[in-house]
Order: sequence, then structure tokens, then C-alpha cells
Amino acid sequence: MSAPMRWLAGAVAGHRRAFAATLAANLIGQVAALSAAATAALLLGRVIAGEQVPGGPFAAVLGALVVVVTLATWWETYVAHDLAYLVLAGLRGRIYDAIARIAPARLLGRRSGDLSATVLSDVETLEWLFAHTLAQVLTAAAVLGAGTVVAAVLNPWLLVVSLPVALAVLMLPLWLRGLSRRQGDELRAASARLTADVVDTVQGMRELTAFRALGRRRRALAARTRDLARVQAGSAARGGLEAALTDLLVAVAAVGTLLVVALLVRSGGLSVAHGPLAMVLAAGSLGPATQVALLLREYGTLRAAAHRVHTLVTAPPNVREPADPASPSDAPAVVFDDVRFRYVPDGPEVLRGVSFTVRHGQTVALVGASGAGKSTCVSLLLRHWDPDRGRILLGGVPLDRVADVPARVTVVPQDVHLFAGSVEDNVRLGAPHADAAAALAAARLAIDPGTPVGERGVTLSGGQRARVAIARALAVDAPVLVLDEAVANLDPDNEARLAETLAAAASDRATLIVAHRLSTVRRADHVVVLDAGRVAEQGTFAELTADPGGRLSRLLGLDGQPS
Ligand SMILES: Nc1ncnc2c1ncn2[C@@H]1O[C@H](COP(=O)(O)OP(=O)(O)OP(=O)(O)O)[C@@H](O)[C@H]1O
Repeated sequence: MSAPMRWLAGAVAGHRRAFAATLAANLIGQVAALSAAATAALLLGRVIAGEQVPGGPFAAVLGALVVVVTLATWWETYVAHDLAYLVLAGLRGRIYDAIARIAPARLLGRRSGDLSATVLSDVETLEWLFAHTLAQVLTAAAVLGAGTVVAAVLNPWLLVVSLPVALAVLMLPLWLRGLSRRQGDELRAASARLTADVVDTVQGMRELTAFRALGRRRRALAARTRDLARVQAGSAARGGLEAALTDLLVAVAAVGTLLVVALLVRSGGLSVAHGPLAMVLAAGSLGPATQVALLLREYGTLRAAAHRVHTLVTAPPNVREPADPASPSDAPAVVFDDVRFRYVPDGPEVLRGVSFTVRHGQTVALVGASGAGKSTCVSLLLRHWDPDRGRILLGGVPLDRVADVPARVTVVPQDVHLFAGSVEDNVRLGAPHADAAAALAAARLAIDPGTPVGERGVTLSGGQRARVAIARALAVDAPVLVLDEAVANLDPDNEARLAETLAAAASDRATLIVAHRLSTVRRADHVVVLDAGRVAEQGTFAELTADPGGRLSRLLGLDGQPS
């Protein structure tokens, strides 16, 4: 069994009672069904043999067994799904935990649709494993064993056809296991690619329409669908071949067993009265074997789904929670001390020894050309990653020893995401009990907190979205505020008012602004100019712009040259 399948079997271990109930219900149902068939066969045999049959007791036993089969089937359906949903709820919880652990920095390079496929359809696929497979296979093995023993006691020759055929039925999917595994991997991958593309298309519908790219996109999606259909057809062909061969083997076993029974009755090895019973017992072993074969036929798909879920759930965290957290001071300063960082081990160094300080009550502007490393500094301060070398201190404590960084460092990111709901829901994202109206007022947004917000904030204007994001950050009331100015696409009037808001908010915080506008840089207490991952210069605005040919002057276009 592969590691993901072992891991999944382990997921059931936490639900022993539900598993035991599923097993019991299945076993009772299977044994009762086989007993009903055996009783009916015994009745038939005795009638054929011309024996006197006590009709009443036979009818009573048969009736009781039918009721037991019905009740056991009903109970099994209930407990099997109960077990499946318990296990799946646990798995979904672990998937969300995994996403939270590795997000937002690096969702394993996965696309959001691909991730949705794992969260939704891979987990759904596993439902089949838990509800209709594990307990059923164990029961089938038990019934197969018991039926074989009883048939052997009646006459060992009865098994001469049915036992080898039952083994062949089981071997068939094992022989084709390699192909099934390959097809399962391809099927899950093709299905996830299609889901990812569909999600991407729906999210980008506005751009696709505006750039008249919808037709091309539709053709690309059709090609993806064809890919999936091709893989599905291959898988269905293999499944069909297995099903046909299984049916053929079962038919051969039925005819062969009939012949064996006839020969045994004729030679006196078996009484006429036991003939039909012998048929039922010998053929009865084929039912469970076929059931197990059906599971093994789906092995590839189940294994691939298990593998994808397992990969996500066992992905190592980007950063580890501190084992011995320390408390930073209440009025913390942020210190970057010779910070070096690269996103991928053999990739370029994006930060190459960055040092600067943001003191409490101070606003520091981080300035630099595109790609200089400003957003990377922000990501490190939010502890999406840890630096490779150097340190980041918060209130004198290394950031990797600070518990609950989001409660201390809050952000208005470059790409704000608003959720469908109300403005109030969005403002209270990080502080569920915050006064949303006060936070909105602080962000200078005169809007009813109950105003509905469409998915990704589509019902608000760009400026409103920006200020809801600012209100959301202010509501957390964290001592460090990080703001990417790219978000604040406001008109000059609103921009000035926002600056006042931030100035008020900044007085009892440490504020780091990724600044693009001259007005913001001018208002900052301290300016850090980044260039290709290094601090090119830092100081007050006046100091850094004293020389019109200086780096900051050139960046802000104060040197008279087009920047
Ligand atoms: N997730 C990532 N994986 C790999 N490289 C990245 C990643 N994010 C950014 N980079 C690279 O790191 C460098 C610095 O990027 P960063 O986003 O920090 O720049 P920036 O100064 O914020 O730029 P801008 O003003 O354009 O947003 C760039 O070369 C960029 O391509």
C-alpha cells in the first residue's frame, strides 16, 4: 500500500466506533443475504428430492432473513455515510489547516482552481472509499472465507471451479494495476487542470470580454475538455475490459459449478436435496470476489486523489510557529538588520543586506523602482517567509519568536480582496468585535456598514474598496501598520484626507508605507530608498532631495528629467 493510502487508512482509525458499526451492518447484511439464498436453495433441493418439507418454519426463517437484510442495508447506508462524512470533515479541516499553513506565500505553486479541485472533488472521490469500500472489502473477505469453508465441508470438489475463478477475478485488477494507477494520475491531473482553467476564466471574464479573447479561451477550454475526455475514455476502456472479463469468468464459474454439482449428484458424492445449496454456496463466493474486484478497478483514481490530498496536507509550513514565544514591547519598533532573502533556493537574491528601522510613532516610506524588493520587505515583516540571513526585530524580539504576528502587524496589501457580504463583515475580518462604523470613519469612508459587497468587492468603486481595506486594517488596532500605497488610488482631495487619517493613526503606531507618490514620501518622517535589493540611501526627505541629481530626486522625477 502506498504512503498516501496508508495515511488514509489511518484517518479512519480515529473513528473506530463508526467503522465498527459499518463493518457490523455490512457483515449482518451479507451473511443474512447468503443465508436467505442458502435456505431457499435447501428448500428447493428437498422439494426436488421429494422430501416432506415443513413449509411454515421455512417461510418464517426466510421472511425473517429478508427483514434482516432490509434493515441491515438501511442501517449500513446510514452508518457508512456517517463514517465517510466524519472522516471527510476531518480531512477537509486538515486541508484548510494546510492551506493556512503554507498560504499566502506559496501554495505549492498551485493555481486556485487546482486547489479547489483538491478541496472539493478529490475529497469527494475519497467519500467512495470510506462509505463503500473499506468495511465492504473486509466483510467480503469474511463471507468469501466462510462460504468456501461450508462448501468444502459439503464436498471439496464443489470448489474446483469457483475458487480458481474467484482468485482470477481478484487477480485481474491486480494485473492491470500499473495501467489503472497511470490512468488515475492522468485523470485527476486532467480534471484539476480543467477546473483550474474554468475558475481562471470565470475570474477573468471582464478582461476576456474587453480584449475579445473569449473565443480563444473557449477553444482552449474545449481542448482541455477533449484531453479529459480522452483520458476518461482510456480509463473507461480498461474498466469495461475488466468488467467484461469478470462477467465472463463468473459465467464460466456458474456453468462449471452446475456441471460439477450434476456430476457429484450423479456419482452419489452429493445428495439431490443438497444440490441447489451446493450451487448457492459455491457461487456465493463469487459475489464478494466481484465486489472486491470492483474496488480494485477504481484503485488508480482513489490512489491519485489520496496522493493529491496527502501532498497538500503534509506540505511543510513556510514558517514555524515559535516554540517559546516572547512578548515584544507594547510600543514596538521594527528593525530590519542586514536582511537577505531569496524566494527559491537557487534563485536570485532579492534582498541583499537590507537594514532600516521604523520607530514607534514614526512613518517610514519605502521607495524604489519596480522590482527593487519593497513588497518582499512587506511579506517578510508579515512573516510569510523568514529571511535567509539577518534578522527582523519587532519590539526588540526576533520576529520568528513573536506569537500571532497578524495581531501585531496589520496590512493594507497591494491587491485587496473583499469578500461577498457587507462592508461591516469585511471591516471586521481581523477583529470580529471591532466598531466598524468607527473604523470606517477613521478611514474617511462615509458609507453604511450594512452596505452589501459583491464578490471581490465588485459593487464598490476602486476608492471605496481601498478605504474599506484601510478601515479593516485600522480595526485590528495593531501597533505596526503596513500600507502599500498602490492600493490608495484616490483623487487628490481624498488622498489629502487619507493622509490626515494615516497621520492620526500613525501617531501611536509604527507605520511602513510602500510609497509611490511624491506627497506621501514628502510627509514621511524617514525615507528608505531600495535599489535592486539593497538600501541605496536613507534619511529625511529634505536630506535625500538636497541633491537634485540624487537617487530619490531621480526616482520621484525631481531632477527635471523624465523618470
Ligand atoms: N513569489 C515570488 N517568487 C519568486 N520571485 C518573486 C516573487 N515575488 C517577487 N519576486 C521577485 O522578487 C523581486 C522583488 O519583487 P518585489 O515584489 O519585492 O518588488 P517591488 O519593489 O515591490 O516591485 P513593485 O513596485 O513593482 O511592486 C522581483 O525581481 C520579483 O520578480
